Amino acid sequence: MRLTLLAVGRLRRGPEKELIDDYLSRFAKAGRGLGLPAVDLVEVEGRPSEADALSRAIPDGSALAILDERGTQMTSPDFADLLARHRDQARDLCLVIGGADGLDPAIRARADHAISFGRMVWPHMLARVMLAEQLYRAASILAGSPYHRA
Ligand SMILES: C[S@@+](CC[C@H](N)C(=O)[O-])C[C@H]1O[C@@H](n2cnc3c(N)ncnc32)[C@H](O)[C@@H]1O
Repeated sequence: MRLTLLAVGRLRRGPEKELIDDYLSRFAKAGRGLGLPAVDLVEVEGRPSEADALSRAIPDGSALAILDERGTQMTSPDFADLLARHRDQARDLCLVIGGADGLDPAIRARADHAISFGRMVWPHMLARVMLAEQLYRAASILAGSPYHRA
């Protein structure tokens, strides 16, 4: 299984990048014993067309999960199950976060899953931090570690 986090724009040094790097490296460590791969972070430039850049960067054969406020509001254990299902079926998964204009309808139309962090719209960088944290939380849930307490 390959796990890709695809996002528009290059992340510069700063508190969001530190958090994302920290959660993704924790995820990589926790995932090792669970058969989950490290996340491959792919950043694309949105010019001239965000939709084209994203479409080209989605790995062939990957299931596509878009992050979208209109999507399904999942619990953290639901998200952990989604990852575990893809792992167990050896199916690649690509998680996509849109840029300032959101995700193009063509990308929405081909999504296998649409995941919402609530009905409010979050800034791109916060959505990235939240997704990185949820990946680590999902690995902790699958590992039965006490990080997730609900
Ligand atoms: C600044 S938002 C884009 C807002 C855009 N104006 C729109 O209306 O779709 C950037 C990206 O963050 C992600 N995002 C923002 N809020 C979200 C939410 N509540 N749930 C899931 N993803 C979200 C989405 O991938 C979105 O494309």
